[in-house]
Amino acid sequence: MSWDRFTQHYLNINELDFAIDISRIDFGDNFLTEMEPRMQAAFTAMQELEAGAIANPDEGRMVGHYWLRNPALAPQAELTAEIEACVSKIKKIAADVHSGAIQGASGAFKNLLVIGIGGSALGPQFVADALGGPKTDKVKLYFFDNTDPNGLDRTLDALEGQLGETLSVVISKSGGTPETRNGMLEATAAYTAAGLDFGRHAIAITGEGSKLHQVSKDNNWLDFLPMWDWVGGRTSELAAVGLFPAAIQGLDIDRMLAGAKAMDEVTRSTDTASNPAALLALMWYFATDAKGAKDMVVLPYKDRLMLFSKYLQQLVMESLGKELDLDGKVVHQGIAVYGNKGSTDQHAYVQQLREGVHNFFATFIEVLKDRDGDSIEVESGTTSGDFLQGFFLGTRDALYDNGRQSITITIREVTPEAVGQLIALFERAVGLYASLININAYHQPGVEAGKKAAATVLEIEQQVIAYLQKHAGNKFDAVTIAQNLNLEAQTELIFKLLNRLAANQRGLSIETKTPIDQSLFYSE
Ligand SMILES: O=P(O)(O)OC[C@H]1O[C@](O)(CO)[C@@H](O)[C@@H]1O
Repeated sequence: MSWDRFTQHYLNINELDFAIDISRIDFGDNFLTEMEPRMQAAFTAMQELEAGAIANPDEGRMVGHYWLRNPALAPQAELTAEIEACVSKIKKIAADVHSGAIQGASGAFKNLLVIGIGGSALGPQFVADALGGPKTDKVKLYFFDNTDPNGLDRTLDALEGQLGETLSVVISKSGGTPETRNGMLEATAAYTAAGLDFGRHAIAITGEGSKLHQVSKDNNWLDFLPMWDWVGGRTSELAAVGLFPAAIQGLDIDRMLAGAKAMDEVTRSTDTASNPAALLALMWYFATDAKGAKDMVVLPYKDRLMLFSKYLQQLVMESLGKELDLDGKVVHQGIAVYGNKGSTDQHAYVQQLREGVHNFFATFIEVLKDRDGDSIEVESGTTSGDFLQGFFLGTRDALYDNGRQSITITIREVTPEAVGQLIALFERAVGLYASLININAYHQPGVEAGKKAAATVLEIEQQVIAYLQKHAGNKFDAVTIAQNLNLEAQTELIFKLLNRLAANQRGLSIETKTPIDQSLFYSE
């Protein structure tokens, strides 16, 4: 990379200890100028959104995650007051948990079990891993983020004998997400089996008046924190969803909020050249031909940022992955995101990045500070951190030499401020990019299709179970059951259901296994 191009496209923001380098995306001299009118239109749309416009027309709601870190910006005084009251309440509960003023049945809370999924888990998981550690955590975090029974058991095994000192927080904006509901019921059963009252150990974070809110009231849970309809799940890390687990863990939530607020101020600028979120959005536009033609590989060279790509996967893909644009035209937009951490990934998939199918651009995240304290020399004059940087710079060059482009984001250290900044940066970049490609970043109609289909599966399973119970002592194949239930079109589905019921001894065993479509199931 020539020094001239690098300096031309390297934006250093001193007061944030942050820099972004877009010089290794090969846009030409006119690209930024040509895009400027569209970028200005995106800034205007963002200003309207921040001022409280109904920026999510499908769901008829405002999009206000920027107010969370600067409550004075909220369009109504009541919202400002609600945001501030929520943060104060979080701090008060955290202080009471840490002092032992709020306790479990067996003593002060040592653990926090976070029950949530998607935006109600990914942010808390990322932040807990980025900023926590065994020496500093005041409370240890565990997660139920799925409805996988074995996964739930593994977490419960880790908490065995400790539930009386474990606070649980059930997080669901809608308050009706099945995986989270199941997690709550499984946790309740585990507390009950340990002779404990779940409600005495539980807090809800959800929309006021939701099913979950009602459950928490009916069962006298310890407390409730609000999730507002103007905060989307995937942008809720700096609402109670993320702030509560972080505060309980002992992280400095004021510093996270301050970092996000500072990044918001910088990315609110309508001067494209000095706005890192605008530059990111423009690079996505260029690198993916404005249609997701290339995937985004996120490569932080720091273990603490390993979960950032998972967090970004939802933020970017759920926001941008849309069939229709704002004019109702079929566009099939999106950018696929994956990644893990360097240099670990060099020993996994970087081979393909360097030489294989050219379907990605990389986003490197460089962290300047190696560690607290001194490092030993692993070779004469060389530390482990020198190696890490060597692998980062070497890989970046090796990719670029082979035509693989990249963006580099540099931070000094993984601090609460830096984490807040990164979250705010990508939230804003997603919003601006959505404007550039004319889509609604704030709804997720596609997820609903899968949820509806799952509900149908569960209904058919109930019919199958009822049929088997009625005909206990008989043998069946899937074809016969489907015919008898008038569900011939669902024969494959019924076969899959029978297989799993048999594997879990749900009143069914498999008599013969081949050929598959004629397997016989014995109803016990
Ligand atoms: O917080 P909730 O309402 O339980 O939703 C969890 C996740 O489910 C989704 O709605 C997708 O199904 C995400 O957008 C959201 O983060």
